[in-house]
Amino acid sequence: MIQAWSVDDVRAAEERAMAQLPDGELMQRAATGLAQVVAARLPDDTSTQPLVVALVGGGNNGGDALWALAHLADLVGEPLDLVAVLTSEHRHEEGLRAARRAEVEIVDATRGGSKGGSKARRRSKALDHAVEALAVADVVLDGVLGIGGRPGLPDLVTELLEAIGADAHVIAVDVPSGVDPMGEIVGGAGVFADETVTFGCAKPVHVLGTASRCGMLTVVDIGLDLGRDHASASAARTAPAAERVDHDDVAALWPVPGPEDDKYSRGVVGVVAGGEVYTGAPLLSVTAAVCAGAGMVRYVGPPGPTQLVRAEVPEAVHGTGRVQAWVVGPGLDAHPHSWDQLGLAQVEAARRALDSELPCLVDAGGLDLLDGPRTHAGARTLLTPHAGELARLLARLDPEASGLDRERVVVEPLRWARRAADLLRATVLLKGSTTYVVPPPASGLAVRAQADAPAWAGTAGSGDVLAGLAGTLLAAGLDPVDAGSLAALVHGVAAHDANPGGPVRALEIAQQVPRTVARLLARAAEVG
Ligand SMILES: NC(=O)C1=CN([C@@H]2O[C@H](COP(=O)(O)OP(=O)(O)OC[C@H]3O[C@@H](n4cnc5c(N)ncnc54)[C@H](O)[C@@H]3O)[C@@H](O)[C@H]2O)[C@@H](O)CC1
Ligand SMILES: Nc1ncnc2c1ncn2[C@@H]1O[C@H](COP(=O)(O)OP(=O)(O)O)[C@@H](O)[C@H]1O
Ligand SMILES: [K+]
Repeated sequence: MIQAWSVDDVRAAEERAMAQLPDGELMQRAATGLAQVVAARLPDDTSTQPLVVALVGGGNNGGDALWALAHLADLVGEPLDLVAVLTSEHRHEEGLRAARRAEVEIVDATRGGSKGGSKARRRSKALDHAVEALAVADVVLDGVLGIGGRPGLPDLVTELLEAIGADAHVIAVDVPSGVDPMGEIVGGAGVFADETVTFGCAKPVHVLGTASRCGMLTVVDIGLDLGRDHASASAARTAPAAERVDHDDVAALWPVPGPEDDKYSRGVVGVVAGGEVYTGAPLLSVTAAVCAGAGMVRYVGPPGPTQLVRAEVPEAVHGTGRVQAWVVGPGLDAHPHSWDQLGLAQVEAARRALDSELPCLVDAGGLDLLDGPRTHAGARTLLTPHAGELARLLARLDPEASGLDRERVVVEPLRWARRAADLLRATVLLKGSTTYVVPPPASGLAVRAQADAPAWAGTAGSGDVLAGLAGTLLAAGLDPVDAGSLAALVHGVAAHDANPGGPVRALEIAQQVPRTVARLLARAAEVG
């Protein structure tokens, strides 16, 4: 599990550490670790002298970059060209002195030029020089903003970023500048890094939807006590703000049956999905549930899709009966015509599932049946909307979200998923290239974010597969956060495994699940 701590928790941990250490020691640890990574990324070709350019902001992030350049000069035996481009009128004076001592070239990009916006700026010689260096740099260090950064960048920095050559290896110091360190706001101006070197622990930006901006992540140990018990003024044990389940967690979480198990003890999942119009969704959800290893799958639906499921998934049984969890809603028409008896009966079956005390996964049309929290307080509930469905749900139920649209959910996915989780007292799994699993805020549990699927997985019916997969895990007794994040991981990996590097149809994702689960379980045996 990758765990990330909030900026406030990191700052508190830094203070605790600094109280025990000589002045400047933490930054030295950070900068030394950073310099080692940079040294490892220098080109092997020794015919030309490698050029490392650091963009240096006015805070401690800039300090890290300056000290890293200074250490790099010592660390690498070969001659190097080292350039620090200052992007702020504030300076980390100690870092600057160290860089000067190490004969790093200092270019003050803020100097000269006329006042006014960027277009009116008369480019100073220093700025021109910085732009030229960035165009040919082997490695560019982004030390503009760290965890003190707010989303967005000054024009000068944007201009400098645009000058970075296509072949440069861009290393973000701690976080990619311009990107929200808390990972709440996705998109917007900012650095796209090939890799990020962070200090002490991962931050939310590294695991949430902003993770794609960070590239490969290296955590340099600087001796922070996050996640460990510590005796201090703020004695409470800190909890991570965000988590990501990875391949090595599958074995610990996946419900592997033992010799004492039978189909009932493994969990029966009931699927109330589809209708006479949408017949594909039930087939996909039921197939996925069977392939995920449900003890048994019951399908509830009208004759059309029932016939299809009978023909294609002989393992499924039909009609209502005892189950351990329900999947409600894939392909369900929540508002059938008053003359559509079969449609009305299907909505009735869905409502009965929602009114039960059993765990429920609620997807697609099932979401349209929710008017508030489920009647049985404490009944485990996992809602699985995509961004458009979440917008529609909140616009309907939350007066403060009236007019909410898909685009706003995409920019602030966590904010809106949290809101729905709070309003409906349910865990919200928000689907997309990053899938968020957001427990009700009152639970105090960390948000999870998974980004395991290739973009090929974004195909019609793929969500119906995820519903069957996650529903099976709920029926096996997993809580909604584990069921949702594990299902998202396995769904994504199965989409890759089914056809690495190429298109995949939803049914194939479902059919790949047995082998993907076996592979991930075997991997744990190898690692263990
Ligand atoms: N505190 C410590 O002991 C350590 C700090 N470290 C480094 O220090 C960094 C945090 O340093 P700081 O707290 O100085 O913060 P930053 O270096 O992130 O700089 C914040 C400054 O930039 C300004 N700013 C924020 N967003 C802006 C924007 N969008 N446009 C323009 N200006 C903006 C702020 O007003 C503030 O003055 C960490 O990310 C890490 O790199 C590391 O050296 C490890 C040890
Ligand atoms: N760009 C993407 N990259 C990776 N996975 C994606 C991407 N877009 C969508 N997905 C995944 O594909 C599935 C789509 O689900 P959904 O939107 O409900 O489709 P449907 O209703 O057609 O089944 C989700 O699991 C989602 O996380
Ligand atoms: K940075």
